[in-house]
Amino acid sequence: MATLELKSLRKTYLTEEIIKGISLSIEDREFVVFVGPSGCGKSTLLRMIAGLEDITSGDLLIDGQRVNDVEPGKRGLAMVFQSYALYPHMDVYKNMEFGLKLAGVPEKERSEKIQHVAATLQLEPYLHHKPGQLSGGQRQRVAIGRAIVRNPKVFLFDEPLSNLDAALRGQMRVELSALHRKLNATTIYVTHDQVEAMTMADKIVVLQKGVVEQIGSPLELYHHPRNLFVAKFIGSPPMNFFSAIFQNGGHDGSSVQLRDGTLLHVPVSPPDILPGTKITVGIRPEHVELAPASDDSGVVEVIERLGAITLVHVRCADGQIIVVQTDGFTTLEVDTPVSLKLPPQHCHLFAPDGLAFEACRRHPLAA
Ligand SMILES: Nc1ncnc2c1ncn2[C@@H]1O[C@H](COP(=O)(O)OP(=O)(O)OP(=O)(O)O)[C@@H](O)[C@H]1O
Repeated sequence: MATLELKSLRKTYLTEEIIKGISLSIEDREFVVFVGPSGCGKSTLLRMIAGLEDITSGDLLIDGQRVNDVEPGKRGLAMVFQSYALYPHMDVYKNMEFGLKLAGVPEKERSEKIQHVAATLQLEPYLHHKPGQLSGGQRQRVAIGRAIVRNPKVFLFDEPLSNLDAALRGQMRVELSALHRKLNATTIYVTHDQVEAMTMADKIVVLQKGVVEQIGSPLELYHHPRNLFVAKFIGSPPMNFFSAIFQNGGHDGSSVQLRDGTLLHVPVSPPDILPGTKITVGIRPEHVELAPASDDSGVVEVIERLGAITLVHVRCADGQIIVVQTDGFTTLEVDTPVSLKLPPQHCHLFAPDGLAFEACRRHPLAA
C-alpha cells in the first residue's frame, strides 16, 4: 500500500528554478506517467521523489509521512534507470541478489525471491549470464527484476524503454502493463514518448518547463486537452490546427469563422473574449471528413498507407497541410482535388492565451 502526495514541490539549481511548485496526488496502485518534452523536468521530479535530488521547498509525503529528509534507501522505493545500471561483472542472479544481500535478507529467502521473479520475467534461462551476454530487452528485464525482488512500495521508472528498438519497445510496454496488474504496486513512469504515456498510464501528468500543464486519464487528455500545448503533445499523428476569428457565443456554443470564410458553430462555451478575436481551431485527423471536389480548395499531396488506416496529407489553398485519417481501403490518389469538412462537434477551440474553451460535451470514456 502506498500513496504519494506532492505539495508545491520546487527545485532550484543555482539560480534556475527547474521544478516550479508541482502539486499532485498519486493513489495506491496507480500507474502514473510523467510526460513532456526534453528538459521539462520530469527526471528531476522523479529523482526528487526517489531522494536522489534534494527538494528545495515543498513537501513530499509517502503514505501520509513527510519523507523530504528520509534517505533514498529508506523510502520503500525502487528505481529502474534508462541505462539499466547493471553490474557488468555480476551475473543476472547476483545482480538481483545484491540489494537483498545489503538489506540483510537471509540466503534461502533471497534465492526463493530471485527464482520467483526470474520466472515472472522469463529470465530463468539467463540467471548465470552476465549482462554483456544479454539483449537490450533482457537487460531491461533484469533491471526490472532487481527492483521487484526488493518488494518496494513504489516503482520509479526513468525512460526505461528508450534504448530499445521500436518493436521491442512495443512488446515491453505490454509486458510492463501486465506486470503492473500482477504486482499491483504504485508506479511512476517517466517518458517523453506520448504513445507510452497513452498506452500504459492510469493517469498522465503533462509537464512543460517545470509546471504541470494537465493531469488526467489518457482519454481525458486526448478528448479534452486543457490547452494548446497538451493538444499538440498528445496524439499521433497530431491534431490539425487552423486560425479562425471568434464571432459570438453563449451557453450553447461558439460561432467562429475560418480563414476561407466557412462558419462553424462549435458546441463549447466561450471564455470572456470579444467578437473579432483571433483564436485557434483544432481537429484530430480521424475527425476530418474528405469529399471529392471539383475546385482546387485542397489537393492530396501524400498518402501513407499503414494497412488498417491510411493517412492522407492534403495541401489546402493557403498552403497549409492537413492530415486526415481514413480507413485502409481508400481509393484516393495523389493530386486528387478534395474538400475538407470539419464536423463542429469534433472541433476544439483555443483562446489567444492557449486555453481551451470550456467543453460542454464529454466523451463517454474520458471520465
Ligand atoms: N544537476 C543539475 N544541475 C543543473 N541543471 C540541471 C541538473 N540536472 C538537470 N538540470 C536541468 O534541469 C532541466 C530539467 O532536466 P531533466 O533531466 O529533469 O529534464 P527531462 O524532462 O527529464 O528531460 P529528458 O527527457 O531530456 O531527460 C534541464 O534544463 C537540465 O539542464
